Amino acid sequence: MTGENAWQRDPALRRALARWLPEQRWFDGTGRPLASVAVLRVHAFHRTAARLGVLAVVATRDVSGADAGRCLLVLGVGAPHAPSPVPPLARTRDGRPVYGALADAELVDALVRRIAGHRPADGVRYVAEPPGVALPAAPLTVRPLGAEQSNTSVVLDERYILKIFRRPTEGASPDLVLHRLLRDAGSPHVPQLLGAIEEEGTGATLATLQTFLPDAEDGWSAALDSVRGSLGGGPDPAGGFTGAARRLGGVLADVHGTLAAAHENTPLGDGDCRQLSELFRERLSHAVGAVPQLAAYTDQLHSVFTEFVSLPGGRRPAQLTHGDLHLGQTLRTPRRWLLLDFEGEPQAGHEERIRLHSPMRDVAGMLRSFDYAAHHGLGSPDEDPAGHAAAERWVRCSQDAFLAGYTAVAGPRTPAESRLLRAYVLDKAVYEALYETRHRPSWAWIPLRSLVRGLR
Ligand SMILES: Nc1ncnc2c1ncn2[C@@H]1O[C@H](COP(=O)(O)OP(=O)(O)O)[C@@H](O)[C@H]1O
Ligand SMILES: O=P(O)(O)O[C@H]1O[C@H](CO)[C@@H](O[C@H]2O[C@H](CO)[C@@H](O)[C@H](O)[C@H]2O)[C@H](O)[C@H]1O
Repeated sequence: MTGENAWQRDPALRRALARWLPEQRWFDGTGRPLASVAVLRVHAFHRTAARLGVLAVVATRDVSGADAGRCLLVLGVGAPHAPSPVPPLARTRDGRPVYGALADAELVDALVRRIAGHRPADGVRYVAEPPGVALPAAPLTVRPLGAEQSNTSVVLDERYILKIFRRPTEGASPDLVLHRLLRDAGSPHVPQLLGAIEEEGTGATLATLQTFLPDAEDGWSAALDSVRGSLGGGPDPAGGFTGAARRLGGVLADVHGTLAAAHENTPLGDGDCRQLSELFRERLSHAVGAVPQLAAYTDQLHSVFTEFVSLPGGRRPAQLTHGDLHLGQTLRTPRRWLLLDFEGEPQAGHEERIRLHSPMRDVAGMLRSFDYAAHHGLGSPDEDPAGHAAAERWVRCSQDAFLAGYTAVAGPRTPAESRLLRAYVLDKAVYEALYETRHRPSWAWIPLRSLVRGLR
């Protein structure tokens, strides 16, 4: 690995990184300051007289000394090759600027060229897949995606998208594993996976390359348009979204079918049900620490989180799932829906992300997301009762249509699955209450309000 020691021994560079990282939305979104950054590994991928490109894995600590996680940086050193100025985030000891390399077309192109050529470098594998896939040979235009994300993506020639995994973990990311599985099974419901960047030794996924769908809008924006349309009245309370929601339900059921077949079903027997119940309760007690409003509901939530364990019907399939499904993880083109980002919850550890679950988990994620889409633009129910009533109608119509589309493909839910679905919906609302309290406190009322309603 290149220059590792020089970077590790450079305290000014590490201090500059500690100042810069909290400003990055993908870092943790809270802006809390860092006390220190340790450079763990540096992998060079491009070297010319003018500039160096590196992938660097760093470990961070916050001001209380607690571990604030590891993250992946893509850095350029030297003069950036970019149309507009790229401000340096630090300088090396010999005064050369260090900058975010995703703004540098030559360096992004160098990463893609390594993938296309299967050219490993400095402890990293660059893989084009499936075998024989044709990737562009000419230099690419590069555009940052600009979405509010947990990771960072750049669009290449409006045809490809390179996603940098900001929080690499030991072992392959579930996003890469599930994309491979769905592609190899011929699923039409995900963008085509074309390549990956993987760290040798740890096996961590550092990046993926996929086809970019230029005619797609994300499902969240599509739902918001429909909500706006429906608030003005009209015959369809779901503002024309009913058909789309039904089709989305069918797509999710089809993806679940493919994942279940590709990864042999593991029965979630009674013992595992107990573990799942424990998991729900642990997640709740973790959230109560940061969201004190949850304390008043813990007894009722505990009942919901245990009642499915003893239900007759015994075995419910546990399988690979999306793990963090919401409208922002879907793409809608004029012809179809696609699902994205199979990474699981960004705040969960690797073990939790690869855990098998009932497919009801993803169904619950979408039901919650319809509720978000309808309510996030509203004021309080007292200020705007008509708006809230219209929002409720939109949610009901969209949720019913989505469930009908799911059931039409997957078959009807058993009573046990219905109970499990309720538990997953409330667990998701607990997760969201914690997520919003940390990231977007002005949205925390949305999951809290529906949690209270869901317990009635
Ligand atoms: N293949 C694609 N085609 C078009 N847009 C995409 C594609 N992949 C991702 N996007 C857009 O990028 C956003 C973030 O992608 P995602 O994989 O969910 O990253 P993150 O893990 O950072 O949330 C999506 O919400 C979507 O708008
Ligand atoms: O997309 P990510 O993998 O970063 O997921 C995280 O952020 C999401 C929000 O940005 C969050 O989703 C929540 O907000 C959505 C609206 O923005 C809403 O549709 C979802 O229902 C709600 O959960 C997601 O939970 C979080 O993990």
